[in-house]
Amino acid sequence: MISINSLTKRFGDHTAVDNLSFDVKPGEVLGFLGPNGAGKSTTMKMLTGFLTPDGGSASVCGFDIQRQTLQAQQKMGYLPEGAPCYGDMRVRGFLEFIADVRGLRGAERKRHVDRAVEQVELQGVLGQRIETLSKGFKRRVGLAQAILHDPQVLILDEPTDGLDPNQKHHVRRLIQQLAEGSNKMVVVSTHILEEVSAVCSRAVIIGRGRLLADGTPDELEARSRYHQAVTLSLGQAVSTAPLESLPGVLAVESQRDGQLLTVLAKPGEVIFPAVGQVAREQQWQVNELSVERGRLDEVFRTLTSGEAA
Ligand SMILES: Nc1ncnc2c1ncn2[C@@H]1O[C@H](COP(=O)(O)OP(=O)(O)OP(=O)(O)O)[C@@H](O)[C@H]1O
Repeated sequence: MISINSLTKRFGDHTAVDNLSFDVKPGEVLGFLGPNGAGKSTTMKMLTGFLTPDGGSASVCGFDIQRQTLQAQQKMGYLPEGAPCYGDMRVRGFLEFIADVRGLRGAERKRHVDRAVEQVELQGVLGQRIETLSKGFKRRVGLAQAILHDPQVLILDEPTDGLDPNQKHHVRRLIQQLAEGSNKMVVVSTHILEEVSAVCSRAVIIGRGRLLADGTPDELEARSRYHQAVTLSLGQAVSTAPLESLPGVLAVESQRDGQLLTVLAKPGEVIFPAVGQVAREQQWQVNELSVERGRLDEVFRTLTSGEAA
């Protein structure tokens, strides 16, 4: 288990992480979200032992990161933001060096390096110097070093930043596979909200270093004003009055000159059947009728508006 208790970090008079607490349980992939400057990287640096907190504590698999730093770090793989250093090393040499640092020797070292290379598809660039790689490949080298010793806990700071769509998809699948059917824990910071729905079992949203929300993607989507909203794509422009007078309807948003309607539900109301009935009664030509789970981007914006540092 990862346990973060009242973690606090100040830079001068600026409080970057403010009394932050949350846990991550075995098998969970936690999405760690927040606007630029919210304190995500600072939290991850404290959690991995690279930055000393001004207050609070964090532990990983029972090891306190400040008092039992090495034991805690042995349990973790960490992909920091940006690219790996050691730019003049070649990819294979760099990964072998990391394997040495992780205490892997001989056949075991080779097996771990080969597995990581295969998992993030680095076979084509093993002999290349890191500084000559593209941004996406540098990111993949960083990911390979993080997963090299097959750690129980992975801390990934924007792992898909700079990757092309195919690689983004590949890395998301990799993250899911790492957590699936195992007791591993993954914390992944991201700005890409679709990534949260795609890979995370839970999400924590922070702003100005403080916790703003903690829940499953479904729970967070249920906080959206578009939760249970019904969208109608119509063959003609219509009057929205019959929809607005339905008891469970909060509002109707109209686009494309009244041919695309989004009917918002009051909290806790299910309006899909009633909206369908109005469409039939009014004999509207309905091309598409769909219900929304909610919009994570809108929840994120509502929670964090005015929270950017
Ligand atoms: N070494 C430092 N010295 C002074 N201020 C810092 C330092 N590191 C971070 N900060 C400040 O702390 C705040 C949090 O920064 P942090 O990098 O943790 O945010 P973040 O959520 O990771 O942002 P982003 O999404 O842009 O990566 C910012 O205001 C940043 O300027």
